[in-house]
Amino acid sequence: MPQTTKRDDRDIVISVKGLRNSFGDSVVHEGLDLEVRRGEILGVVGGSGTGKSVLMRSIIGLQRPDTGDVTVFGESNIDRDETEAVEIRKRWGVLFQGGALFSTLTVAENVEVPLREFYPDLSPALLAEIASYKVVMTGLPADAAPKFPAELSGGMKKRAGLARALALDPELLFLDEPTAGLDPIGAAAFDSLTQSLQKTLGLTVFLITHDLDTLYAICDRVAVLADKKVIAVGTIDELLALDHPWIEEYFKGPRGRAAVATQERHAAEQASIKAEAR
Ligand SMILES: Nc1ncnc2c1ncn2[C@@H]1O[C@H](COP(=O)(O)OP(=O)(O)OP(=O)(O)O)[C@@H](O)[C@H]1O
Repeated sequence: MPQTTKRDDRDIVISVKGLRNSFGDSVVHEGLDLEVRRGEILGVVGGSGTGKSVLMRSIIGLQRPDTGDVTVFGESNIDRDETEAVEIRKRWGVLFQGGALFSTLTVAENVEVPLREFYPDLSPALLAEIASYKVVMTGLPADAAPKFPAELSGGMKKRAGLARALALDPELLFLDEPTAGLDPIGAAAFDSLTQSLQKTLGLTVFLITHDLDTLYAICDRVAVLADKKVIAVGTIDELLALDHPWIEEYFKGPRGRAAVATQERHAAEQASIKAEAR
């Protein structure tokens, strides 16, 4: 795997080494290595079933690997006791595929779930105040807080899931296909939200996506999963320079070209807005 200059260990928020995961006879990962740097948005791509979600689950401790080491915030997942595990879990937030909201709870109550879990002594008034702050922070109208997930559009559900992921003021955010199922305008709006939250809150973001527009618009680097491992990590330009057939096909196929065109159009619009403002 191409690696650029050596970095200080404190810059590495997630380090995965020699990861192996299997289900019965089916080996999903073998010798997988990956590093995620502080403050970056790392896009994770790969064909369907290449193990992107399993990788995320291994990092957040929901999937016990056969072998390998996963270190988050410098703490290894091997022999981590429950107290340490809880302290580390507080420092990340996760938006699972599809939002994974509790359908019988309101948006605000969904956001309160991790707060209640990790801070059981918070008063109901403070819980409600934090929840409404998070709801508004993700661009939802304040009146979305008392609504149930079934009353929300797909895009609003994603934002509600994001509000829950941000409940504990995490440093690290995991997003599993956040724009899947959104129309292009909703997806672009969600990308902008992710990027502005990342900048404002100084987040590190691990972002699984099939959305080429998202990769071009907001990812600092992209990790490519294939052949049971991360075959390359870098900026899109660095990946294209590798001359790998899957990467070529992925980024230079019709959808890749459309994503580049969207990016160029967006850049031209931004330039003309800036020029008009002068
Ligand atoms: N709990 C499980 N039990 C058995 N097999 C599993 C389990 N979880 C995942 N798998 C298998 O592991 C492989 C990788 O799954 P994973 O969901 O990580 O893929 P993915 O890259 O995220 O796919 P997609 O892009 O379609 O979401 C798949 O073959 C899947 O069927």
